[in-house]
Amino acid sequence: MNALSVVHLAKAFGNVPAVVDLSLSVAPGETVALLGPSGCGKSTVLRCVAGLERPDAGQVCIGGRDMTALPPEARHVGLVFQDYALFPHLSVLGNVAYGPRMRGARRTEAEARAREALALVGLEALAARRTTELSGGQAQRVALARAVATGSPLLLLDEPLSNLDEQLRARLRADLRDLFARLGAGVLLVTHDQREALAVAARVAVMRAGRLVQVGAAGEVFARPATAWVAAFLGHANVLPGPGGTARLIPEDAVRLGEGEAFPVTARQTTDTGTEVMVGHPLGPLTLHLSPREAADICGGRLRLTVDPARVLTLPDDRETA
Ligand SMILES: Nc1ncnc2c1ncn2[C@@H]1O[C@H](COP(=O)(O)OP(=O)(O)OP(=O)(O)O)[C@@H](O)[C@H]1O
Repeated sequence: MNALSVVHLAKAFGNVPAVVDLSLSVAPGETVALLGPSGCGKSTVLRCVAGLERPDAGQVCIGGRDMTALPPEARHVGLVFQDYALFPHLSVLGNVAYGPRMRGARRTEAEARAREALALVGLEALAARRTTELSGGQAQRVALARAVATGSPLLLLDEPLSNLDEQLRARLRADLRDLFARLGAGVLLVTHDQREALAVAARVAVMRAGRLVQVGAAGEVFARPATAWVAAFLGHANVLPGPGGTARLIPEDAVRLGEGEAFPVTARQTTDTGTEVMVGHPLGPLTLHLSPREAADICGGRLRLTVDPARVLTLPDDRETA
């Protein structure tokens, strides 16, 4: 039985179709990332699942039960939203114990569950602290612990690592993956950050303008994007226009440096990890990230390279539509 099944979900705001005929499921113990650019409808899906928004059509089943008509409090899901409102008048422990208390747990039992959840996010030492005295990263982890402590079979996370600096995000990404692996709950995670999705989720669902455009294993979707738009959105640097409405995706590992013909370097820019260059190639202008050693191979404004044709993917070019 799925932790979550969303079937033919639709939601419009006036004449803005925010979600269009979307179906998606999350198995128990599985983490699925709903990934897409700003405004594509990710949060609306999550809000419909949580019961905070009423869908125009479709069905939301949680743990096998049709919850479409039920209010949020009857759905028993753990929520972590961008604006993870913590109760300022309660301690960290009080915030995390609140969910179990509301579901009828005795105080000692609720606090034991809360301590367990705080230990999972590494904050047991801050149990007595007021939530107004936390850093952004700590507050975010309290919000996570609060969702975990509900013991819900389904966790919904909307950009749980936004508002944090890059270093902390990177650390928490790894923490989240471990945490989810231990929980056994289904997790639906909304993000516009493809690295976050790939790092945390086993499966990703890519959304564009209210619709799912590709669903699959995270590594597989990245290695084999269904269309040029998906490839570019996932951060592939070389998605070049091809003949007859197609595009060519040249993955980084298709390019071998230091061998073959020398092509002209047409632009060059220093980045934090090395050098980014544009190379004039018969397939089109290639953008390449070079290590300092590779950059030293640029000779007379030219760089020797080969492109393995077997690794070049031809995709439908859908970048202009929708
Ligand atoms: N309450 C609302 N009233 C009117 N329009 C809304 C409302 N909520 C969302 N929308 C519109 O619906 C579309 C989808 O919004 P949604 O917040 O679901 O996108 P998102 O992918 O989560 O974006 P972001 O990554 O920026 O949070 C957008 O065009 C948005 O402007």
